[in-house]
Amino acid sequence: MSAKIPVIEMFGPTIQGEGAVIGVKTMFVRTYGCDFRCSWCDSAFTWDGSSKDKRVMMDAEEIMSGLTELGGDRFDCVTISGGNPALIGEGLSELIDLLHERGIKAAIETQGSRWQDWFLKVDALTISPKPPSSGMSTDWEVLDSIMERVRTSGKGAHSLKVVVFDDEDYKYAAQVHHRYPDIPFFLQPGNDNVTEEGDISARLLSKLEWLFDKVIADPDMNAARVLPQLHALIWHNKRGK
Ligand SMILES: C[S@@+](CC[C@H](N)C(=O)[O-])C[C@H]1O[C@@H](n2cnc3c(N)ncnc32)[C@H](O)[C@@H]1O
Ligand SMILES: Nc1nc2[nH]cc(C(=O)O)c2c(=O)[nH]1
Ligand code: SF4
Ligand SMILES: [Mg+2]
Repeated sequence: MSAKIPVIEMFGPTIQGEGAVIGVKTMFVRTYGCDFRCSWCDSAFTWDGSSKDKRVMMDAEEIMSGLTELGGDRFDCVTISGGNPALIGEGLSELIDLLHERGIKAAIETQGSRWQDWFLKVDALTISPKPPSSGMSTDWEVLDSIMERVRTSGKGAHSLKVVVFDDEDYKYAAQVHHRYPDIPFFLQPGNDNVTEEGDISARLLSKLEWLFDKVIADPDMNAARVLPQLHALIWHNKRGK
């Protein structure tokens, strides 16, 4: 029980700002490294080399101690994001088991490019395939297989979340929703300036209104849910929130 995980930051307790578990109080563990390079990534420091010296290799017990030091007894959920946590096998499997032993739920943010067996024991698995504006392409065979395995064997809840910047992304989102009609589906407006300082809420809200209007007018989106990045409305582009 000591596989190491590359960790770039831990923070919290904070409020989950996105998707199916929005509003839940949670700690965050952010892993280092991503197999994607999204043009608008709000966490590019996990892969662009700018923070590589801050990456720490930690095992599950060390992460648990770090989280307890930060959050005391003020949390019962830990969200593991990145980067792509699905690049990591044994270490995260052990961390999820340890969280469960302590009665803590595990939530995951990943893009659906890689499978890990530990997906099946995650309490809230968010799969976020990337639309055209990211510059990335979707391997539909891999995504199909992930969605099928979590749908048939997953112990926890799972959902899809697509970030939308423009009309082309919206079409892509509709394609994802249509392909997996039984999976809870979330749309999230993109933040098109992740380095702007100060209050960005007005910009984000106008993007949200644009997306609301599209969904309201579209019979193919009757079952979709549209949510902002709640934390970005409150804490803007601040890191560790
Ligand atoms: C930073 S990613 C890390 C987890 C994983 N790599 C992924 O992309 O799902 C976490 C979430 O933030 C979203 N995200 C990243 N940059 C964003 C932006 N500029 N605006 C809105 N959402 C963004 C991603 O689409 C993903 O749903
Ligand atoms: N508060 C808060 N909620 C989040 N939901 C997903 C996040 C992520 O970066 O994966 C995130 C984040 O960074 N902060
Ligand atoms: S997949 Fe996630 S972490 Fe990786 S570049 Fe895209 S948004 Fe960033
Ligand atoms: Mg974030």
